[in-house]
Amino acid sequence: MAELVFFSGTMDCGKSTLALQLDHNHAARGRRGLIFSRDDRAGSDRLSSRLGLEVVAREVRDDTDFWALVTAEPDPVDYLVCDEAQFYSPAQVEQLARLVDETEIDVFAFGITADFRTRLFPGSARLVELADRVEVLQVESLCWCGRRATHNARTVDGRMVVEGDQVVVGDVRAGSGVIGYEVLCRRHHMRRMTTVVARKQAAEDGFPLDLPR
Ligand SMILES: Nc1ncnc2c1ncn2[C@@H]1O[C@H](COP(=O)(O)OP(=O)(O)O)[C@@H](O)[C@H]1O
Ligand SMILES: Cc1cn([C@H]2C[C@H](O)[C@@H](COP(=O)(O)O)O2)c(=O)[nH]c1=O
Repeated sequence: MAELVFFSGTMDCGKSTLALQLDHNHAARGRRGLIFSRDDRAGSDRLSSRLGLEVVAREVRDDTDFWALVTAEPDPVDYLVCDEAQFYSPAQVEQLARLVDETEIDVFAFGITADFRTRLFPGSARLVELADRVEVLQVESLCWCGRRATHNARTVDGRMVVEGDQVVVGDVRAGSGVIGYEVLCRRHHMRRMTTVVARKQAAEDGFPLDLPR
């Protein structure tokens, strides 16, 4: 029985790496898959992992219709790998669910659930509502304090910002003056305490923190 699975976690927890591994394992057994992504950091038509692997992917756009596109394929399709699925529209997620139910194609979707303000992305919300399974990634990314990171903070020069568009493509390692991201535990997300802020506060309190830069 085909499944719609949503593999979810914070930024930088290994979702794209798992997407590539999963594709590799299924393809190795002769299954035919199509790889999709949207606004990957490496650029258009790409699925990239921070471990260095990168493959060509079909870019999902506002007008992408998964149902029309996949059912028009000349050869049978066994599975879809869908990265950065938080950026898909709810209608596109519904097309993916229909493909699972009516054509027995497995859909493996990967994405973050919530934005920098802790609000669900519309595509992720629909995935949580429709998926057969939601799998939280086992590799935990960590807050600077050592707790499991559960939230994505948006930063400029290491300090949290709370205003801005929901979608701004970026990375957890960003240069100065550029929008970046840092994963934090809920406690430190609520307190807006990023690594930079924690280091500064600890120095002022006379207990310097030895945190990696
Ligand atoms: N130099 C490295 N050595 C080992 N593992 C690394 C290295 N760089 C990144 N990683 C792993 O890759 C993960 C990020 O993978 P990636 O697939 O790009 O994440 P995501 O798609 O969830 O943002 C990190 O959590 C870490 O486990
Ligand atoms: C929190 C948050 C993230 N994004 C963007 C930043 C990255 O381009 C992707 C997540 O990619 P990853 O492979 O999971 O690291 O999402 C965003 O646009 N808005 C946000 O609030």
